[in-house]
Amino acid sequence: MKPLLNAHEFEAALRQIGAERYHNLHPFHRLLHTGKLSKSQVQAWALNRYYYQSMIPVKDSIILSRLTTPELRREWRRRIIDHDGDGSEPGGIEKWIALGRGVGLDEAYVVAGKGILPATRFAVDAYVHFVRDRTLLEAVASSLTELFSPTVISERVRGMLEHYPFITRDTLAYFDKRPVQAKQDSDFALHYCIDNARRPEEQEAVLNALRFKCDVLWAQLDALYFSYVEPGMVPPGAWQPGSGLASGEAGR
Ligand SMILES: O=C(O)c1cc(C(=O)O)c2c(n1)C(=O)C(=O)c1cc(C(=O)O)[nH]c1-2
Repeated sequence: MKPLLNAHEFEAALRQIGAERYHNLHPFHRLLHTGKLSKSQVQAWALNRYYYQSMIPVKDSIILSRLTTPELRREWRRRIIDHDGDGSEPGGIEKWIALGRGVGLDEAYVVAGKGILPATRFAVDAYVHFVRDRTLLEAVASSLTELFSPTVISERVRGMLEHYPFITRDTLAYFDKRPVQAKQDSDFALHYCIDNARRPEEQEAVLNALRFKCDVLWAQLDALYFSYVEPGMVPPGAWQPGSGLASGEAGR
């Protein structure tokens, strides 16, 4: 039987998982952030990642429905507003659509989600099902990858602005607010997990939920790499470079 970790040890174990498994380490991100991808490959990333973005408020709505106090629901509701907007300011989903347009994709094509890779759909749907089917503690814990996202986001924004002539600050506006939102969200989730994982097996379940979520992120980048970098095996029905582009945009 594993011993119960104190709060400090437990947090260190969570951060160790990020250090070993977070998607900043994935070869596709290395290429994206260092300017090694073609415009088509960046389009493939934007198109597929839209599906992740679009399902985040769905998974947060499931978690919201499982929370039993007004304080917890208030906290979690903010995540949904961050992505959906409140009717006055655009939310994250609208900004991701703008990112897709900014890299030359046709908006209707992006929103329809038809050309996404099967593995993107399977990974993202697995995340939604996870928060529905597992304990509330595991559902909350699965969002803890956001502990590590501020670093990868700043690296991405800096790298993409530096290396790709077709990328502007406006195109990447989605990321402007994310580091602050992610810190607020992950601070809350971390303290929730520390307070509510009181037995060794609950701590292990939290650690496994974070490992699972790292796999969800990693698998999406594996799919992009195999389909659009090498060996370049695009599954039937998935987006082909040069298609789904905004009018006036030449394929590259
Ligand atoms: O750009 C990134 O690398 C990145 C990573 C993650 C993450 O670690 O799950 C999220 C986001 N972005 C993000 O924008 C976002 O809204 C988000 C929500 C969640 C979540 O699990 O609830 N993760 C992430």
